[in-house]
Amino acid sequence: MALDIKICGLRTEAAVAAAAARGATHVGFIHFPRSPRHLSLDEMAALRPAIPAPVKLVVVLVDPDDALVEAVANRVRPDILQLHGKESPERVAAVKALSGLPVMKALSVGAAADLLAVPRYAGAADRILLDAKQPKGSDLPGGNGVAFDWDLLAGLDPAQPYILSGGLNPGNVAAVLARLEPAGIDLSSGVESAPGVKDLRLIHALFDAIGAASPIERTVS
Ligand SMILES: O=C(O)c1ccccc1N[C@@H]1O[C@H](COP(=O)(O)O)[C@@H](O)[C@H]1O
Repeated sequence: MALDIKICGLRTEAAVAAAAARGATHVGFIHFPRSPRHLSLDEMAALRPAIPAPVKLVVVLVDPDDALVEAVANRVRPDILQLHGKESPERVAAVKALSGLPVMKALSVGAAADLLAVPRYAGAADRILLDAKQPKGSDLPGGNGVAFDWDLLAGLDPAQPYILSGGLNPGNVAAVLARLEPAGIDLSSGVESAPGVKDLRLIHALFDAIGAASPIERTVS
């Protein structure tokens, strides 16, 4: 099965081009003013033409209201919305209906019990993304470069596809792919030289590591 690879928090044409050229299937733009990766709607719309087909654009929102969902859908025209806040399954379904877009719902994992939420969201969301919990002292619900205990995934229904996120980087991605079978991986701070600053060498190192990985047979599309 092909592995989806999403590089998130991109802010420049050069970073979009590098990620796309090396095999990213998805690129992510963050709209969350507290994030060092935040882009305004105008900035996202301006960067959108730099994304070559068939790479998909994911816009990340945190507990957006209806007006923001509509504005992003109409002005930025993403392929997918990622909800990275405390949205309920009902709110996920409402955002999907309002935007007319597929929705990826991020769920935070810190203990086995957190995975009990997955079946409740799986009916409403098109994709489930599993990320670490927000660390104490952090102002951000994601993009903290922190991994959760991947052993907890043993408690997940093996038939449930998930995107793995949180603390992935060029140094650990091969170990992840040797051990787990996510439908995709998603990373942001692991390919940055400073918060919000993507490092093209780290993007290349990431794809080199993915290409060199793989006891579990995979295709990087
Ligand atoms: O990256 C951010 O600033 C961010 C802000 C608000 C919500 C989500 C955010 N990022 C998401 O966090 C995960 C993992 O990030 P990391 O690789 O651990 O740095 C990823 O899904 C991003 O989309």
